[in-house]
Amino acid sequence: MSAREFNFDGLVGPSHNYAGLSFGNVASFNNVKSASNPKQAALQGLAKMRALAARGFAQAVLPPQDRPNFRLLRSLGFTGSDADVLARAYKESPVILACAYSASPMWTANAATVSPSRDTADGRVHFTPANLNNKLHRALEYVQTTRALQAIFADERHFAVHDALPSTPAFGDEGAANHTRLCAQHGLDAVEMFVYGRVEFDPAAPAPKRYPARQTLEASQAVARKHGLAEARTVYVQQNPDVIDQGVFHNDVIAVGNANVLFYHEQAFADEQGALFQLRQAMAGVDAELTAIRVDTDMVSVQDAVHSYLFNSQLLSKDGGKMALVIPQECQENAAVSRYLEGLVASGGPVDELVHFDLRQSMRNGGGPACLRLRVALTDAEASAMHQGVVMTEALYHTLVAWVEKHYRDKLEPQDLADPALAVEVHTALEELARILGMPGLYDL
Ligand SMILES: N=C(N)NCCC[C@H](NC(=O)CCC(=O)O)C(=O)O
Repeated sequence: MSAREFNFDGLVGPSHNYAGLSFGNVASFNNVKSASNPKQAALQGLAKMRALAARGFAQAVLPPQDRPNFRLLRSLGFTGSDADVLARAYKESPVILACAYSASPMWTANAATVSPSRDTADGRVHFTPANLNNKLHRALEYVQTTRALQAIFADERHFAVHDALPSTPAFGDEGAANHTRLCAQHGLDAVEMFVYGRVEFDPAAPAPKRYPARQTLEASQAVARKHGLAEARTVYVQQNPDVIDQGVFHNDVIAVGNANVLFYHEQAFADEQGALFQLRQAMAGVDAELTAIRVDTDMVSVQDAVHSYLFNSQLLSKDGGKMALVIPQECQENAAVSRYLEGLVASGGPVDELVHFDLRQSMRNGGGPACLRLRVALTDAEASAMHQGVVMTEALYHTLVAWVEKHYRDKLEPQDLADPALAVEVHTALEELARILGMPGLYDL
């Protein structure tokens, strides 16, 4: 059966700010406490969605989450009226207030792991929202993510939205950022590759020393079990702990796959040859042949990859069989990376086009084009069964741009999070958004 890959991009929320909350993510740390521009951030994301939809790629949007997270603040002992809660949190722990205000759900590659119906035992599309338990500001995202996915993929004949895994370090789960589906084409049998950073129950397994490994093997295995994936078509690969220590906090910062192509850095995996061998063997079982595009360290260093986000790109299949690589403009500003990319498109290989976007607002928090999207491959029947209000059209684009222009600030500094007016503005904006998207119960406001 034919299927199309929808990209669900996160709509950047009105409280987008730089709080330095992600230890191990160098951009987040380097830009801590600088002023953000939520309006520009949302418009940059929408421009990407619009341009890709206009090119004929299936594009949809996932809504931002309710912020500040008063439930979190109150559960940590900040009491009184909403204004009291904000004032006390700002005074006693501005970092906790920043966590409650984070717009991090914009990076929907971390929203969930998705297995298309072709891969699962019961023939439904399966979703497991990621618990993101490595970071406080992300650890409660799954609550609203689950709610949004259940609203969009409500039809249980086609979709299964699971609970997140237990929120404990043994099951650290960061979703699709560490998951790639390889196949001859979407809609055909595929191999699902899970990339993990450490093994909880094997203390002898290699692990990073400086920065945390956010994804465990045990979490990946649990997701595969819940989704009913066939063992022969599931591959687990360990990320190279040394690159985690250089700022590669998710696999999608150092590798991206699409159809039968895996585009990756030489140092991405703990055992490169072993990983390729496993993939080739599993893919032979689904009549697909792996095309591995390996980028050598002497062409692009790990540091250049982390700063330019070369691999945090979207690799999109075009009609006619070639692929476009959707990159952040930082790739063109990096001499080694832009030289490499020129050679890549001239090589006659699968990638024959570069599409670049200015996503600077998101990039400054460590989120490139691939972080901003969740891939959901759907058959035509499944695509018509999902909620249609989130599908990106020219009309929705213009409505959302007007909504952003009306509600978003163009500057947020750390002290602005203490302003009780901001919380009211965000709530007003989200109430209107739920109406725009036709999802009345989306927020519990
Ligand atoms: N690679 C993928 N798929 N996603 C990128 C996520 C970036 C996110 N940054 C942040 O959460 C920074 C927030 C701050 O510091 O204010 C993170 O580290 O989890």
